[in-house]
Amino acid sequence: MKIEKIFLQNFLSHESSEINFKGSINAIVGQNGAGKTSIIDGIVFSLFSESSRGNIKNLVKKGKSTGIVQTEIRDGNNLYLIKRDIVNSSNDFIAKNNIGIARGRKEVDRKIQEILKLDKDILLSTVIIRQGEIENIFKELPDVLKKILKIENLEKLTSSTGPLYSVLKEIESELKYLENRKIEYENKKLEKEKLEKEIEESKKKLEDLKIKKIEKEKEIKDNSAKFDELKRKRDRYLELTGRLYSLIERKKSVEKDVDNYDKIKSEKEKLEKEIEENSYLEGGESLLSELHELRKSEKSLKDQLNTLEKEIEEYEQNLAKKNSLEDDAKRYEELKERKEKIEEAYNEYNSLKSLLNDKLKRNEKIENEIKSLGSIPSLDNVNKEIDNIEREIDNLQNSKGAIKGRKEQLIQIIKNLENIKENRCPVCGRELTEEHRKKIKIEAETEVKDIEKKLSDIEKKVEELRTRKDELSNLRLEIISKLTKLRKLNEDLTRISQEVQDIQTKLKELEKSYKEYSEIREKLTLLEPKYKEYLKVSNYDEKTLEEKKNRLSSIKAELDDLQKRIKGLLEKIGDEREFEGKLKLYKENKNKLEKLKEEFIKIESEKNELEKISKEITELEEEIRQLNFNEEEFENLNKKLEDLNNERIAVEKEISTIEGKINASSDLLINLNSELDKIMEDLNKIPKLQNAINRVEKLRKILSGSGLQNYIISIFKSRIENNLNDILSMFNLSFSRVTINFEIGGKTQKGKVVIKAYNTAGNDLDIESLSGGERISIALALRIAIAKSLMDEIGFMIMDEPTIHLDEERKKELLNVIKYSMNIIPQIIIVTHDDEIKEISDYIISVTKKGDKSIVKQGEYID
Ligand SMILES: Nc1ncnc2c1ncn2[C@@H]1O[C@H](COP(=O)(O)OP(=O)(O)OP(=O)(O)O)[C@@H](O)[C@H]1O
Repeated sequence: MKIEKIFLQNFLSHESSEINFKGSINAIVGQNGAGKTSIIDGIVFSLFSESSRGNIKNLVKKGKSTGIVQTEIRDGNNLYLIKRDIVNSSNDFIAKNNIGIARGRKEVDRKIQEILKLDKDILLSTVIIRQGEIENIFKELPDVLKKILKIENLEKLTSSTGPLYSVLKEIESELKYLENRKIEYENKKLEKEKLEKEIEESKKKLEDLKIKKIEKEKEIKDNSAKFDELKRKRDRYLELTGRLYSLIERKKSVEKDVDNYDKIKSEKEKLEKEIEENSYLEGGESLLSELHELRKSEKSLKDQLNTLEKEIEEYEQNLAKKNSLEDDAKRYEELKERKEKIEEAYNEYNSLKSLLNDKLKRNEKIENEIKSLGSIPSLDNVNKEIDNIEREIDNLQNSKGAIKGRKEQLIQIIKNLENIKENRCPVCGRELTEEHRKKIKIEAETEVKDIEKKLSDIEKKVEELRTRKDELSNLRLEIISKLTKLRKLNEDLTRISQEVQDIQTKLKELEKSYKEYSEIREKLTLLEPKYKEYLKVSNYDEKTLEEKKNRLSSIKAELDDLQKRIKGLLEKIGDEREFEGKLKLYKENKNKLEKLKEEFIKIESEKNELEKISKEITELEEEIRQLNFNEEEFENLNKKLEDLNNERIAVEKEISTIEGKINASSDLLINLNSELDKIMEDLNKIPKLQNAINRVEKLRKILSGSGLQNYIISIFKSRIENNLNDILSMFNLSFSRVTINFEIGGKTQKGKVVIKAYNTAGNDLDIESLSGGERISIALALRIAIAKSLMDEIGFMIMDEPTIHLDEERKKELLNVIKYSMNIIPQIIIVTHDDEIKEISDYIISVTKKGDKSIVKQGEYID
């Protein structure tokens, strides 16, 4: 097995480093703190998920949240890829030839142990040599050997909780169980004999019952034939007696009818006579209905007559009223016609009247408005005054300009006086003394002040004039507006006065029609009630009245005719009530007679039937007598048969119960037999088990003693010892030989290793007495010696700074050992500072550090 590749991501000082291991000896080189040991830590973490730096989280590169280590290991044709996530253990993963075989930290750990075959402790004590731990092998050797040789398993095998002990316990308890089975066998045997006896008895009883059943069946068969015969007789008997009973009943009813024969006959004849005598009533119903019809018509005619008479009376009254109102109505219509004719003139008169009122009111309003304007000032006077003011302002402005000019002159003189250089007066041209200058300045300044006062007075005056001018301008505008309004009002007044005159002329023309219209309206009001009365009766006329009277005469004639017909009918019927009574009775009698006739015919046929019934009764009675049926005999036989059947059923039940019992017992017997066979089979095992106990106890005794363990270890020990001495012979040490002695220890006692070195003089030295370098040489040789014996299972060795405490001489020797180891160990990975080791390596992996980041360079492959 070899480590082919490791990839470190955010692992300690490595941010992202991929390291390939090639050839036999791989040297990892670099300065202190470059990140060399970190690579070994990566291998250990990926194999055992163990941190060499305390808490597992310390492995994560500072500043990162988690790190990953991915290792590839080859075992023959199989390539294993192990991936570890430092923080998220559930991401751990292992694949074999690219196929995932486990996930999650625990599962991956288990799988790796399975692949490496050796556990972590053995590997860390032998082929993985951490910095400064090379000598640990001396104290770990007993445990390592125990583990390598699986002696621990031997101890476990023989302990009181071990498998051999439990096998023994199992066999003993099996034997105990079989002792109980023996007793069980005897009990079952007794049970079986009892059961066989019971089955025998049941079978005998069954035979007796079967015979009894046959006897019962025979008896049932014999009685059944007899019963069938009696049953037939009984059915016939019941049929005959039934018929006889109904015949007797019929005979009784016929005899009753025949007894009434004479009574019915005389009743019938009496009724026939009575009907004959009243035969005149035949057809009386139609006479009565005709009479009723005529009476209805008579009533209706009388009603019509009454109504018509009233109508005629009323009609005559209304016609008279119409005639009396006719003149007034005519007058009313004429007036109305005239009124409609002059209505237009009347309406025009009214509207002109109201128009005239409106116009007069408007006139009055305008006159008031003119009055409200009052007296208006003269526009010419105001215009003249404005012109005067404007002129005055112009004059004032002119004098203001002249004064302002003088003021500027004076100001210039004052300025010049101040700035003057020569002594010459700028005003008069004379020599300018200081006094003169002062005087001129005072005079000029006084005049400027006067001018300013004058200017201010002028300004004030102009202001007053302007105010007055504005007032006058406003007044002028007011006068103009009033004058305009007055002119308009006067125009309106003239126009409306003309219109009033025109309306008044028109009104005069229309006044006559207006008066006539008013008079007609009054007259119409007086005549209106009469006219309304007239309108109500205006439709009445003489012709209609005549027609009504004619109709009255024809109804009277019709009524007369009807009454004659009624009289004729009454003469035929006589008293109407009496006639109706007789008619009712006549009809009843006829119905009665019909029924009597039917009954009479029936009784006549029954008379013949009576004879036949009597004969039949006699024949039936004879047949019943001859049948000679006895109900009691039938009942007894029936009862007997029922009892016999019940007895048979009881026997059958008993048979099936016993048969069921025999079957169940037989099944039980079969089971018992097979159980007995099984128990017998078990009992046959007893001698074999006793034999086994003896053998297991013997084995346990052999295995539990320290003899075997010592023997196994002694064989292995001599192999290691020989290897060790072979390897040590390559060191130039002053020992002729090194021996190893083991004390295995027990379950509670830890084992001990005693290593002694013999010098050439034959004296032995304890390992503790040797120098540090010598101890390291022996420790390394011992590890290689053990590795040699394990190389079937493991193919690599990792060393972190193995030469660290060795002198030059020893170092050289160690190099020889390492070189020699190449023959034993296919792959050696060494972290070193040693140039000599570099020289013997065939693949150099150099690690440097840039900032806080390890950089790996590789590939100096020495072929
Ligand atoms: N979690 C971490 N993150 C980043 N860097 C770390 C972390 N833990 C340790 N280091 C640094 O990693 C560097 C590498 O340590 P490592 O033991 O691999 O060095 P080395 O090359 O074996 O040195 P030496 O020859 O001295 O043994 C050290 O400088 C150490 O301080």
